Amino acid sequence: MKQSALNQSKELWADVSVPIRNGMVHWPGNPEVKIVQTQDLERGDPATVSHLSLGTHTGTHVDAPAHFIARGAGIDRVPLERLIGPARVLDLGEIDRITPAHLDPADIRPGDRVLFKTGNSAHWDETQFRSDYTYLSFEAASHLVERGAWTVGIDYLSIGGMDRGAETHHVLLAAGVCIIEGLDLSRVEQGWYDLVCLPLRLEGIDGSPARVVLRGGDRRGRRTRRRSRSSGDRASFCRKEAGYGGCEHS
Ligand SMILES: Nc1ccccc1C(=O)C[C@H](N)C(=O)O
Repeated sequence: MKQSALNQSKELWADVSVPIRNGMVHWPGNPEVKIVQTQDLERGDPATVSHLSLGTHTGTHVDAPAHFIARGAGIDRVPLERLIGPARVLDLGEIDRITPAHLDPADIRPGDRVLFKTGNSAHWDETQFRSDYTYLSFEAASHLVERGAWTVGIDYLSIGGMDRGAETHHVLLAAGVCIIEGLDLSRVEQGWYDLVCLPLRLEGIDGSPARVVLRGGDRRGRRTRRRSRSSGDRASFCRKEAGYGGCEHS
């Protein structure tokens, strides 16, 4: 009885996106979230409707190539198969930055979707921006590109650091590696999951907030991963054209 309850809970989807609300933390210089009710049942309006204003890199979001590459692809052209499928959460704990040495034991393979859980995930209740967040070093980003990773996720507002962050973004986006930022992985353990990440279909735009959910289970992830390995060839095809030029998905 206990065992079946455990198995059942592995089938549930965990929401690893952060709530979007007024006053939430945002990247310095980016727009803050403003949500205002323009119609309100309480005031006698026929329905409640809100005006929403926010930056494209608010909370949990996906970066498009256009974020760091001039004339790069917009978020509407990021192939959905990068954002939906088996993914692994790697728990790296409290470290300053992710280096190639952290990635070596992970044995990254072509087509992998890797989400980094770090000490960052413990700080989502804070409203002040933290500049000392854990990030992916340029060298580690290059390692992921060399290994043919499809997707990389991180649990704070940037994949790169405050100083060389642009380089980290550039090496990933130019190779067609998809970047998910602002994940809250505090309630998720290291392991294999099914990932669903859906940014809005904003035409030609540099990024978009996304709802990101994970469904757990080691066995499930490994099984699906083996089956999907053959699509690695398609990954390298897509990567030939920076910004997914060679990849039709709709
Ligand atoms: N590291 C940087 C350095 C320079 C300019 C922007 C960044 C960003 O990380 C942008 C933003 N946080 C993003 O969503 O990608």
